[in-house]
Amino acid sequence: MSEYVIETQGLTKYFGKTCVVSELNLKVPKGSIFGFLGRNGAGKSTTIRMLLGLVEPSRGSAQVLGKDCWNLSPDDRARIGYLPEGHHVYGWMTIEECGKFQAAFYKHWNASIFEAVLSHFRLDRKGRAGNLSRGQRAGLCLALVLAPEPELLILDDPALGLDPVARRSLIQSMLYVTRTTDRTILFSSHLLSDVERVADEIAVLDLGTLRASCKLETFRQHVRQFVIRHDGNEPPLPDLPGLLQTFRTDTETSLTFANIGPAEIQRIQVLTGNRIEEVPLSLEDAFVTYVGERGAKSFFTKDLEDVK
Ligand SMILES: Nc1ncnc2c1ncn2[C@@H]1O[C@H](COP(=O)(O)OP(=O)(O)OP(=O)(O)O)[C@@H](O)[C@H]1O
Repeated sequence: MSEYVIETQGLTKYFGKTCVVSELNLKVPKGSIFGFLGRNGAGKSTTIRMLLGLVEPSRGSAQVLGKDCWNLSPDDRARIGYLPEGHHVYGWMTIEECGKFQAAFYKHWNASIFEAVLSHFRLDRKGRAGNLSRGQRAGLCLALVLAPEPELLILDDPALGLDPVARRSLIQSMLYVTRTTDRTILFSSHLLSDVERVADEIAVLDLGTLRASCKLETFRQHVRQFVIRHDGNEPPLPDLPGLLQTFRTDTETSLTFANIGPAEIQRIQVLTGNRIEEVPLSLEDAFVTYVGERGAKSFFTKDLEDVK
């Protein structure tokens, strides 16, 4: 099999006349924890559903575990664990019964993983699934999806509704799964501090278009913020290439760039008399600026898409 567990070529989806996923070329390396990022409505769930053969692509193709996503056999599907948004459960079953019911669908079922995740989330095996809180339901669903030990885990917004402790359990489970075996996780999330803790690769989808797909570190190295301190007389700044955002106060101007080079930094240093200082950006700050309101979108595609 290729070094990628997921590969898409020009994957596109229209709902009616609206294009919600456009010409997506995605590569998810085997063994990675891959964060799939994008604002609400960016097209993440639709992409995930196409990868699982649940929604038919309008154009393009995708291979999952080396197989065409639209023709996955039951055996192929058994190698993929999918945690959909919403965390649906059969409410009338006890947690124990949910486990037995799910286990019957799989050749392989690791009961100790199931138990360990339930314990992490402090779930009472005799309790009814229908009585669980949103976060507890997410824990049960996670236990159900991890126990078959799938080669590829696809988690659609798994942290939604989880408290900080439960989110940490989720992260630990994700790390455990990929650290002990050659397994891959693709997950979507809006909680970028979690993504920062766990992901080694990310893709950024914006209005259905891939704006970046690279190592987490690469993304952070390419989106940088500088602060210029001044005494109220703001230094003149020419049109700077890659400038994503400017924020001014009476004594500071902060500039955020994508792909700024050493020559441009030196130019600003000269213009500002060296009163420039780089400030570290969290993934959340970098992401918000990157997919923010500034219009020059073609610039992003050109410079950060498929950076490896
Ligand atoms: N079955 C459908 N019919 C019509 N439009 C749809 C359908 N499913 C999704 N959409 C639209 O496609 C766009 C992308 O939706 P999608 O659920 O893929 O986004 P998302 O990135 O997962 O968003 P979120 O982060 O809010 O979950 C949205 O504008 C949504 O309204």
